[in-house]
Amino acid sequence: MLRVNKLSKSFGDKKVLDQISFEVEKGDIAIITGPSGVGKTTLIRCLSSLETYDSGTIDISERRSEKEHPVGLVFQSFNLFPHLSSLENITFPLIKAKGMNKEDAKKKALELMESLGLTGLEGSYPFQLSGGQKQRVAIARALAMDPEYLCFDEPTSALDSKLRDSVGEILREIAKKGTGVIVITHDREFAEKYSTKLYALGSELERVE
Ligand SMILES: Nc1ncnc2c1ncn2[C@@H]1O[C@H](COP(=O)(O)OP(=O)(O)OP(=O)(O)O)[C@@H](O)[C@H]1O
Repeated sequence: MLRVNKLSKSFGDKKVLDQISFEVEKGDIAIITGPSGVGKTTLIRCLSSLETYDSGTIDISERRSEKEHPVGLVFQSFNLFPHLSSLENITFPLIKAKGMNKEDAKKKALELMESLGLTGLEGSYPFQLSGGQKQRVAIARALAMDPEYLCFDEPTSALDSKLRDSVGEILREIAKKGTGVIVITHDREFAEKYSTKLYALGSELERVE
């Protein structure tokens, strides 16, 4: 379980997160909605160790290992390396950050690409991919790191309704395999359809269902 307890964060005088508490279990799809500027991105950046916080705790019980970053993040703008092919975007962190050998990294990346319907696009560069394809490469890259929990920043913002549902199905597949999924979105309809736990972030975080 990932347990966030009384997490607070300010930027200068501006308090962005004020004693936020919630829990996510592996297999959950926890979706957090809320108006612009309320701190959603800040919250998932704290969860994925990209941002420090001032007080409170983020605990992960039953961790598989003591690796440094058990919580991954799929960025809203995907943050793919523009000079690397799809395949290399996925293998690069495996080789550089995980120390995996090239052959094993390639095997793992190809399996993930196949599971996400990306076969045939191994040699394509980000500028040659559609928004949905870039997103799936970013998801494959994040999943390759075997996160115990995976956060998504506005995963439906650039997509039409058919692709929104395909992202929802991907989230369900990821959760079914035992990864805890945490999503922030403005898309209330998507949130209601795909969440197993739905929250609204305002001055407090409230459980909606
Ligand atoms: N690095 C930073 N330095 C200073 N202020 C920041 C920083 N990052 C975020 N903020 C401020 O914190 C507040 C919350 O930002 P955040 O991006 O977390 O909100 P959000 O709910 O994700 O908004 P949106 O839905 O528009 O993306 C905003 O007022 C923002 O300007």
